[in-house]
Amino acid sequence: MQTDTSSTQMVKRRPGKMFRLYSYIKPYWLSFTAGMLFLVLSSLAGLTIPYLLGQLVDHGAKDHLPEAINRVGLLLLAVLSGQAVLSFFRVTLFVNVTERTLSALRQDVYNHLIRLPMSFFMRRKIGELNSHISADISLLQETLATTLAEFIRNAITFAGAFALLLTTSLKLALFILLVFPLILGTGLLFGKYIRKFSGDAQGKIAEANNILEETLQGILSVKAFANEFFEMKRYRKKVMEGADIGIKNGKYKGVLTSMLLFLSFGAIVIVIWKGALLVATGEMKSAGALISFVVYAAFIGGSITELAETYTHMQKSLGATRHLFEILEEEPEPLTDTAGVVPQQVLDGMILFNNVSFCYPTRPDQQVLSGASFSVDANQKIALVGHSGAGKSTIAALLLRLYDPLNGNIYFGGRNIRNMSYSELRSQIALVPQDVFLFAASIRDNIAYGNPAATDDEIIAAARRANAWDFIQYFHQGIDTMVGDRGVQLSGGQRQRIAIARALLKNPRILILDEATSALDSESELLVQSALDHLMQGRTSIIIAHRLSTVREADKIIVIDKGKVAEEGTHHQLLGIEGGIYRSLIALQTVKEEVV
Ligand SMILES: Nc1ncnc2c1ncn2[C@@H]1O[C@H](COP(=O)(O)OP(=O)(O)OP(=O)(O)O)[C@@H](O)[C@H]1O
Repeated sequence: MQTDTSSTQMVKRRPGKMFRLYSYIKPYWLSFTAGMLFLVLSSLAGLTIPYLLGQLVDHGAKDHLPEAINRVGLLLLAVLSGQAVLSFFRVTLFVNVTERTLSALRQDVYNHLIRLPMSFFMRRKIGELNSHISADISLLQETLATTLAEFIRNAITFAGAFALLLTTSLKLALFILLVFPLILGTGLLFGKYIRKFSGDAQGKIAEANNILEETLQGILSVKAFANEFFEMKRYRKKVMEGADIGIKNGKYKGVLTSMLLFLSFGAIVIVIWKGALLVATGEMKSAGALISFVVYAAFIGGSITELAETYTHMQKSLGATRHLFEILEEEPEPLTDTAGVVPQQVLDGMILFNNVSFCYPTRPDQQVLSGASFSVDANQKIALVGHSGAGKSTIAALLLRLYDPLNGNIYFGGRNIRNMSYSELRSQIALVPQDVFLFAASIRDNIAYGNPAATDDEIIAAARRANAWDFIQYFHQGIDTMVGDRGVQLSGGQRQRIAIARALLKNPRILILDEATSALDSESELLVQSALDHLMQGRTSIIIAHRLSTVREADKIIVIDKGKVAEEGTHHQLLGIEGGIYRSLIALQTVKEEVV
């Protein structure tokens, strides 16, 4: 139902979107107009060629002096050269405008996309979004640089050639008017079928590409489950489906090509035959006129086909602009480029969660938090515990204002989160996630992500405090070592220590730690734990705890259950609650550890 409404709105807003594309070209209108001028001139120059060819034949036929023939020949050479020069300027000007226009559009789309709220990224598949944007932009690029010009050139050729045909021989022109729509009709009819099939084939290929992308990203899981042959079969099925449709498509293409060849050559034969009759009866003045006529007719035939093709291409491009502008119409988060926060914006570290209710926009009927309340004092160390799926990470997401609560409020030092700017808030909170994401860059760049302005000394100091310096030095290239795609060339514990160094460099007022120590061996765990202890000093820390042994020291443990705060207190206080959740979680963990 929702989709219906939005698509109707989309159709209604379409003219606005075309106008937006125009607004991107506008700064370069002078170059664009000059390009257009060159285009018109070169198209007009092209129109004189058939006439001159006719002249050439007539001079030859009438036994004229070679000088007269050479003069026409030279004139033709001049026209051809003029056309070549004009086309050169036309192409370079259009390419220039296109490149500038599209680089502005590319940047706008990226700048907009990166500021969109998390709810947008929950709705859309990242791979799809990525391929959509690059495909749409290349389509636009081709349209602006080539297709649009080709369309206009063909329109001029068509109109000019037709007007000249009428003046050469009205009878033959009308005859052509009967033959050409037949060719065009056949082309359009088959073209429609072919497009439908190639669309289906592309769909299957896109599905196959999805498998390719997914399995390469999850190559570890594929191998670990020995599912290579399963994936090969899955991929083969989609590829073969695409190929089958392509083969069916090929048959239609074959029929179309042979029919078009037959009809277009047939048309030339018929025109010459009819023209020869007209020359013989003296209704057409010379063989040269017939030659001009035939070439003009060929121009018309060619331009009709090109017009149809370029028109379809431009339609596709309009569709592409629609996708792009739909993204640009999404409401971004109002972010500001924060070089630093002003003193009155510095958080004091106190947090109050007041009766907060929340559900994810993608699952509006599943209440994740329902009236959760708790408070954190400045520089306290708080642990959030609870069953898996209880809503602990959701609380972290709300603290970062990745989403707003549905009901209730969150306060930082008495200020409502809704009245704080995203950038001001996020620049003072650091998140060390469970699944650390590293960029495919050097260790230095990855640590500096916490503060891009940091000096090498500061980066090294952060690495030392995060217990990462030892292993960094162990690498031949030290801090310049590349970490590989998503950081795969580092161990889990090393990745975590890089993330901790990154957070140290950010020097946040509030730290959110999605604990993942369970993935590490005891030695790594010790190193990471001591790095974390450094990190937590002197700031408010919220630990999303998965291993209860690590939260004993917390100032307060908050137990989340069924979207609410079920228990709250220190380790000892909570252990004392008869039949309490924390107590049962501890008991479970102890059993687990004993089994292990
Ligand atoms: N992006 C999302 N969209 C929709 N639902 C989500 C999303 N993220 C989490 N959920 C749902 O919200 C609930 C709370 O998830 P959350 O990640 O906060 O739990 P958690 O307590 O951190 O769990 P764990 O200890 O397993 O990490 C779960 O039922 C989960 O399925």
